[in-house]
Amino acid sequence: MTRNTYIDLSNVGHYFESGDQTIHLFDDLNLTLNRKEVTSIVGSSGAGKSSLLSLAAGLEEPKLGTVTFVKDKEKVSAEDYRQNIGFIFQQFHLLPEMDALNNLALPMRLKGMDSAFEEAAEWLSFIGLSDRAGHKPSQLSGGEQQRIAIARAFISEPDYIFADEPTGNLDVSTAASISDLMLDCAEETGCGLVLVTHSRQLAEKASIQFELVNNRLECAA
Ligand SMILES: Nc1ncnc2c1ncn2[C@@H]1O[C@H](COP(=O)(O)OP(=O)(O)OP(=O)(O)O)[C@@H](O)[C@H]1O
Repeated sequence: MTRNTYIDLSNVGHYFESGDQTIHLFDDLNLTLNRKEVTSIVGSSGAGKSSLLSLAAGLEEPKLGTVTFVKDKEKVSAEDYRQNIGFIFQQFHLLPEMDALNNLALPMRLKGMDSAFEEAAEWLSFIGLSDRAGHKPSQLSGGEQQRIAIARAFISEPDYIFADEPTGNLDVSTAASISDLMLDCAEETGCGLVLVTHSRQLAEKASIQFELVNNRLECAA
């Protein structure tokens, strides 16, 4: 594979100091996330999955080792790289005062795009929620809110999307359709997708699977 755009974690070690306690997460961790790949990371609660996501997304710096961001073969800073990254969270995080269409259009409006509402309407149709365009999050089910949150993450065509427990608040059948939607969107757009999850069903849909166990990242498939 030609590696033009990727995130490389090399010999990464991370811990938190809280009072006289040290919370040791992992050491000597090596991981390369290539764009256009779907990667899953499972691990027990507290293993450090969300922390690893923050490091890979450049939101935090590791205590040891390096995280390198490469776009089109050029090394870029974490700050610049963050412009190319989207997030999906367990709690959806839609803006409660805005309807579905406005929630979806917002990232593009912030970028000053004239076609923001047109594209938002197209995405609403793609996720099967055109008839809910005028509904606020409180008028939508959890699954519907997460479909919108997924579309909102993909709509600005980032290089990577980091999804932290994206199906954690959903029942089994909604979780399955949400998982399929994320994977379809990733395939359609060529966006790299990094999933942190407790769900083995979701994790197993990824082409590259890891487990964070005993402070190390191990191949899970
Ligand atoms: N800013 C922080 N300061 C101190 N400790 C932290 C901080 N962030 C996380 N931790 C601790 O680091 C450990 C790993 O947390 P993290 O959220 O990364 O785990 P996780 O594997 O995602 O867990 P879960 O599956 O329960 O969400 C936990 O013990 C947590 O309390």
